[in-house]
Amino acid sequence: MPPPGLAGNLKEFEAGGSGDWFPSAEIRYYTNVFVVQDDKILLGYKKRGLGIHKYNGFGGKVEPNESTLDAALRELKEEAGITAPLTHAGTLLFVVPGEKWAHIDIFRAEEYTGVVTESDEMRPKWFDTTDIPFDQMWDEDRYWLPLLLSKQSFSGRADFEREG
Ligand SMILES: Nc1nc2c([nH]c(=O)n2[C@H]2C[C@H](O)[C@@H](COP(=O)(O)OP(=O)(O)OP(=O)(O)O)O2)c(=O)[nH]1
Repeated sequence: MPPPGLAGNLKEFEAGGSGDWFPSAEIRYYTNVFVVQDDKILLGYKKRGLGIHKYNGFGGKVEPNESTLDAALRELKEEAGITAPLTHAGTLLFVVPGEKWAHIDIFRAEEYTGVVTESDEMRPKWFDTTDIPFDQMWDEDRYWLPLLLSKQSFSGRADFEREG
């Protein structure tokens, strides 16, 4: 399956990739939710697991037989203690050699219900949208988070080299 949102001649991709692209692999599905209110954005400091010690939206793996939207709502509740009407903002594909590809559906919310609460996994914190801590986030977030903030739909792919 070609990466969603990437139109055009995908013959190379369907053939398994070549040249500078890593070959295709099994895909794992994730979600990520950003709550934006006026000039503030809610991020979570990841306390354990993938992306530890980085700020990110709230999210995780989509479980079998669960829709992406249901997974996003579940993770937002588990990790930040809140519920929110979600709008799909964009889709990203992250590729690391030797690992399953990560397909991430990103959602935006402009209101929420409940009380923002720290969880075992995330410590929530509000930031000014003009002062987002990109140096403490995943490297490529700086490219697409501005699109989420300006409500422009996006799709993209990032190829990482293995750390070290
Ligand atoms: N912003 C951003 N988020 C990313 C990147 N790569 C990546 O996996 N993520 C997100 C997707 C998920 O929201 C989160 C990783 O999910 P997770 O491993 O914590 O999943 P989980 O909560 O189901 O984990 P667990 O309960 O099994 O520990 O990190 C990236 O490059 N940028």
